[in-house]
Amino acid sequence: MLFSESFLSRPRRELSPGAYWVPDWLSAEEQRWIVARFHEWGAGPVPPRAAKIGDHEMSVQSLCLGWHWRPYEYSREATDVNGNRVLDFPDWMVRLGRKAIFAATQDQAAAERYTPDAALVNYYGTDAKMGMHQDRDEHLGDHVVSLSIGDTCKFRFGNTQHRNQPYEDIALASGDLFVFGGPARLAFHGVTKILPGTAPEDCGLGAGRINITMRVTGLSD
Ligand SMILES: O=C(O)CCC(=O)C(=O)O
Ligand SMILES: [Fe+2]
Repeated sequence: MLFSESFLSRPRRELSPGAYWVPDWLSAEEQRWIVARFHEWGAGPVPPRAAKIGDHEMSVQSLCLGWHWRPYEYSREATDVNGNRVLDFPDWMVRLGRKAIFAATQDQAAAERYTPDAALVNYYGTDAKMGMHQDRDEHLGDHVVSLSIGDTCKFRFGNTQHRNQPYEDIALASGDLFVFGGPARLAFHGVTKILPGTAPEDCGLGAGRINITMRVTGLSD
């Protein structure tokens, strides 16, 4: 719609100290470009897979860049998939991560310092979810940068103590940026629902949802 007022209802917001939501951060063109990269990564050395937590298969399909994540550690090789080394972390994604930190925090020094070295790329089909968890396999406390493309999801962002209330449910839509760090770095969070058919036509993804989280592992070879 021309001159839509939607930005008024979805302003940039700090949910709790250190947790920032920036709606409509990626343009449609940027989203389509990232979706094209997503398809290339999927044809790469390590195919997307549902990670196993004990005997339980997660409902999201995920692949990794830079470092491979499996519950609950990082390695260069995807030892629980096919043993291949994962793709390098792309330079453009470091630049995008820095832009994201600035957009969220307005802290130029923090943005310039930010050097993510691992990304988890998750694909959610319409029935996929992600249970409440902390991102705690990184050895440094740098921010996590999260990008969403495709169908809107219900994202639950909670507290650092446990999975239960208090938490807040927000609708993360295609193009939205979410950043958490500082006092919110170890907050429990999860995806409770995908809202099928909500992906905008011009985002490049017909169905389902892609989420990319960039992280700083603190690891070296
Ligand atoms: O899909 C999301 O928005 C969250 C993903 C997430 O929490 C994770 O990959 O650790
Ligand atoms: Fe997470």
